[in-house]
Amino acid sequence: MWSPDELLFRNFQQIQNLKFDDEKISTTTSREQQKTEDSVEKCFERFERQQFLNPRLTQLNRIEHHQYLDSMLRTMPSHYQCLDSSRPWCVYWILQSAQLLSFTFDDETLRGVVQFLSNCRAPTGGFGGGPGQYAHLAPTYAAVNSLCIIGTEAAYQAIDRDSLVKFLFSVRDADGSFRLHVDGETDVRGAYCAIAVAKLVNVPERVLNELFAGTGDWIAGCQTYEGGFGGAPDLEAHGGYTFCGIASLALLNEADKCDKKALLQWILRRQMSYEGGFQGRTNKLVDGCYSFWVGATIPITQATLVGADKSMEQTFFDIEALQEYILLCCQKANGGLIDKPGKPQDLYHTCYTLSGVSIAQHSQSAQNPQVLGDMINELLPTHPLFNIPPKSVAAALSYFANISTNRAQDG
Ligand SMILES: CC(C)=CCC/C(C)=C/CC/C(C)=C/COP(=O)(O)OP(=O)(O)O
Ligand SMILES: [Zn+2]
Repeated sequence: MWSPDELLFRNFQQIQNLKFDDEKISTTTSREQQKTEDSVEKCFERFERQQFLNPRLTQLNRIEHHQYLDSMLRTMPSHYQCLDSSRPWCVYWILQSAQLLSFTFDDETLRGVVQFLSNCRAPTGGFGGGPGQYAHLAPTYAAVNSLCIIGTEAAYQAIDRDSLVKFLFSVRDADGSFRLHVDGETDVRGAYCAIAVAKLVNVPERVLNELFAGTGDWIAGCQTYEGGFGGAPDLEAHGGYTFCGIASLALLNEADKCDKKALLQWILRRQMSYEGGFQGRTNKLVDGCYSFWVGATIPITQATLVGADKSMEQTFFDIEALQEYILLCCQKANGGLIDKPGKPQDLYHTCYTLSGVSIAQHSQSAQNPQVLGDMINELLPTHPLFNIPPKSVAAALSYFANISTNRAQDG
């Protein structure tokens, strides 16, 4: 028989999933963390043992990543079926990864991509996740980014700005928040996707003012007591939503609406002291994709503080440790990059690990990239607010600034 106290203690132990040994108490979370550190340690040890025999260990496997992306653009394996409503995302992850690695696809392939994305355009404006699908803000963002990376006349023309703006108004709510699709859920990804595409296609200022009235306040309401942003007010702070929150506020010139210092403190704490990569939220595991979501948030936040504080010109995170984590622990020998050791490669992690490495390399100085290992590891820069090349942002802004002139000339 158990005494009531013993029973209570046993229940508590089970509820908390605690395990006791002589030395320490462990939980599911601490065991997962230990397992991750062990797998990362193996990658670091392999490097220490073999670095002189195999200098490729700190090298970016350019050729393999290139081959992986090229083959994925042409034929996807059957397990990508679950991404049937995210096909513009697959295109974007491939194009963005490829441009970071400085390779382009041939003109015929790119014409095919533009045609495919045009087929994803919905009659209501915006883009769906595939041909014939309803318009949704997330694939709309992916399609517009992809077309701006391609940057040809045909690519720009595949974005019908007038119907796109109509779609954006159709998913806006009176408080300035955005649903991801008509009658869909509201979260800060919606606001970010709407703001990013509207800015990139240079929607005139007076329309922007109407479209995003109240949006900055709604987004600021997503900042939590921890300092990061949740998906919507009162939800847990998370690196992905935090990127959406601060990138949106920065694009709207409304960063002063949030507590920028609390944000910077929260975001800097996401870099893992042993692994060197970032976690997405408090007490969770390192994941390569946060190299971008969290990594880009750091220079964006620092840039919003720089006027007030000169020390903000210096990057505050460990750019070497992040590159080490990605190069040593997140590359697959047969191409593609991953979340953490033991996981399979995928397009999403390939895009956001490479984008994060690019942020780390270029955030200190535009002229003098800080590249870990051989200079062959240098990636092209990415624009931290849109995550496409800075030159593609400039070209799109300029094209769409003259859109009425361009159309008049075409006619
Ligand atoms: C523009 C756009 C669409 C941005 C998306 C931003 C983004 C990555 C949001 C993350 C969403 C989320 C709560 C993931 C948690 O996953 P998890 O619980 O599996 O991961 P975790 O353990 O690392 O938190
Ligand atoms: Zn991930």
